[in-house]
Amino acid sequence: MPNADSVLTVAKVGKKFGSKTVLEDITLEVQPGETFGLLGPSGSGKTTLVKLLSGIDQATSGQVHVFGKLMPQLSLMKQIGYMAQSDALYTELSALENLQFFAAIYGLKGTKRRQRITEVMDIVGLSEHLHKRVAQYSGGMKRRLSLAISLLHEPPLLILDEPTVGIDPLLRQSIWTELKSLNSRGTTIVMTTHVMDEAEKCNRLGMIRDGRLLAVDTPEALIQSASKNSLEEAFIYYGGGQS
Ligand SMILES: Nc1ncnc2c1ncn2[C@@H]1O[C@H](COP(=O)(O)OP(=O)(O)OP(=O)(O)O)[C@@H](O)[C@H]1O
Repeated sequence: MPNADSVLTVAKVGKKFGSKTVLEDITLEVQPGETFGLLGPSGSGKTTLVKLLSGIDQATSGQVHVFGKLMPQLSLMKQIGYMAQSDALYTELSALENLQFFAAIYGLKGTKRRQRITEVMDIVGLSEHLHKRVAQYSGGMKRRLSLAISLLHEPPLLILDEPTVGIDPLLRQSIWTELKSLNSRGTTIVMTTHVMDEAEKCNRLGMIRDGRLLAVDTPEALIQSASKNSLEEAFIYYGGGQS
């Protein structure tokens, strides 16, 4: 049974693609209001894991529960904001039309819809580009629009796959300010990242290598238990040869 206090409970989860094992024996809990980071080398399984957490894909073995419900679960869609690594946007439409489309899926209507669209575009610094076609957006702008869409319906759980890749440092800082503010108001955040200063902002981190969760702890405790001086060194220790 999932822990009633947890937002997310992952129990002995495995994932195979054909005969290839990509995740093995992952057990993890995320508590309400946490910012939880998944850190690991390229190809270690982070994206695969967050897809299982958001219900986009299904585990081969074990169970994922979100808000006490077994995933995947369509009824939880309104409670999860998911930002994928590759942008799922309609490039022939304007940003506004994209936002209106996703708002409709989440059941946002009328004034509330207009208000949320204004708010999320402000958060990601794209207010001036609301009417531009997404085909004319840069890569970073598309990432920001994807983030805005994941925030539209004010979900209590945000699952973000490398949310700030391709976003300049200044805007990244303002997005983090917003994420921390959402977090302080109770939003639980799970994200994958390669960026060390972002990982340090997480309350806890899970270190993944070759589809296995090697360690889960606060950034400080991970640095200490690897007997290193920085998170970067600890990451190399957990992600590489452990020497
Ligand atoms: N649909 C799929 N079919 C077969 N193999 C897959 C599939 N999706 C992912 N994989 C494999 O699973 C492994 C883990 O991939 P995943 O994208 O989860 O890693 P990641 O840690 O997110 O990497 P990155 O940091 O580069 O995004 C890789 O070896 C990848 O090739």
